[in-house]
Amino acid sequence: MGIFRKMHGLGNDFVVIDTRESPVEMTEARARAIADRHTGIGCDQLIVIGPSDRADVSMRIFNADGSEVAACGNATRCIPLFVGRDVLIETQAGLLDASLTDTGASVDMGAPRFDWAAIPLAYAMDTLAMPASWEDLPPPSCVNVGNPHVIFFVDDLDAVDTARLGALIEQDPLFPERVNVNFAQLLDPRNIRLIVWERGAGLTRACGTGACATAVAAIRRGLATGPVTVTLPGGDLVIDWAPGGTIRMTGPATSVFAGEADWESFDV
Ligand SMILES: N[C@@H](CCC[C@H](N)C(=O)O)C(=O)O
Repeated sequence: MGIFRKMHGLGNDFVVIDTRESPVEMTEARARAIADRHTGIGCDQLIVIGPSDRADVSMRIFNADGSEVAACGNATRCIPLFVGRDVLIETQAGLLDASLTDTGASVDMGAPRFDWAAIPLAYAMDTLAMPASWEDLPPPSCVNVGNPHVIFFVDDLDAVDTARLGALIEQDPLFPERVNVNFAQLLDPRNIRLIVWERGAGLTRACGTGACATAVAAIRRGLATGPVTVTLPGGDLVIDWAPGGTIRMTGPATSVFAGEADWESFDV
């Protein structure tokens, strides 16, 4: 039997497993079974905390579809709460410094990348005003903040069929590693509304890396100035970035309950 903790950042929910004392083998199939909301524990992402030679802890991230990915902003804010102190976290996207705040955590998410090959895209193009679009959506921007994001700035977010278009664009061959799809409405230079269709998880109540990528794209386009408050269905994140620098993300993190599970029972 193994212990897990159910946590969330603005309703983007996680099953967090600590493997520092006793290793747990994690496969794509097992992660998918644990994340299943009908037959498993249920979560948007499964988070595996482990030991690290380079940081206080390491963090692996599995989407609800079982795919392992490099970055998750909301889960990163949950780690200092889980560990009980400020932590340096080793991820596939680099070392991330996360500090506790009164309501959650503040994290240095590293520097964004804009080169088409780093997103990655299937072929070379400008990633700020992309010569590409889907149906009535305006030409988007792309940013990699440890994971790939495409961002559409729309006039009326409520008029966008985010579920249908998100699912379509996530799988477009332009994105060889698939993509997280952000639909954003600029309210003023300091405030953005955002809905995210996450790669491997679908519509979530919040996406921390989506908020980072969207704020960065808005600042690069000259539409916004940091710090930017990004309002998602689950609540607000504050994102600060200036060209040439790293991204600071600040927002809530919540621990809901602890549970016990037999990990082998999820193997089918
Ligand atoms: N919920 C996350 C992002 C999780 C990973 C993403 N779906 C991907 O596939 O890259 C966040 O808060 O950033």
